[in-house]
Amino acid sequence: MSARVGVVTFPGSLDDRDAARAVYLAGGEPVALWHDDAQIHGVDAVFLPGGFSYGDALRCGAIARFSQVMDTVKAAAAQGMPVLGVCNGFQVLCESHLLPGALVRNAHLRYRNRPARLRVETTRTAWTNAFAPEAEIVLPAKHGEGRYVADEAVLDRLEGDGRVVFRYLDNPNGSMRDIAGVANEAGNVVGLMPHPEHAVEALTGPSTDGLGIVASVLAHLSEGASR
Ligand SMILES: NC(=O)CC[C@H](N)C(=O)O
Repeated sequence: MSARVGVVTFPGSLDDRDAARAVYLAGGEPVALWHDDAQIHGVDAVFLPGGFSYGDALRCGAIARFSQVMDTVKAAAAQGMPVLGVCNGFQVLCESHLLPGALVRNAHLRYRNRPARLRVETTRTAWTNAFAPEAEIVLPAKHGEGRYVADEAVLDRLEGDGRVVFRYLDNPNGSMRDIAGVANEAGNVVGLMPHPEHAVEALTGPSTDGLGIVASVLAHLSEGASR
């Protein structure tokens, strides 16, 4: 049986359909979750997609943090369920304190929409285990508030613990230490700014590297199931 990956839709989500399609193309079963769902319907993993949840009111992700579904996602993450946040989903994970740091206005103050070159810095997470060590990948980036910031002590700890998961090779937004994605301590919760769900088909490009993210979680889940 294929693993069930829940994709959350908040008011203002944009990339939920593409996220569901990426799950499907990688061999998983996408399950639609709604922002005010009080439960997550027995899914094995959760994908928080990109977009403009609640119109980016106050700050990106600041309102979504208080949605009902996030209470359940937080509880499930604490139990080890894999959770991925992409772009606005990453912002929601930081606002929810499931990941450290914050995503603020791009340094150049412009919305940036172009493919980003990244290095996969660790394969020891639920969402990156299928990549070759230090793989260089290309995923589309499109955001206005993607500059990753944290205080130096937090950044040093992330580096030391191997929790910087993705690093920009051509930093598009001024993120500190070129950080594009980070993980929690257990490695089950990962957030990244560029969009794996928009890089799943050779026909439309810019790569099919995004499939590796979903393939990783499916491998992680089937390993857990066979243990
Ligand atoms: N593509 C997205 O998810 C955009 C996230 C957020 N609304 C921003 O502009 O930074």
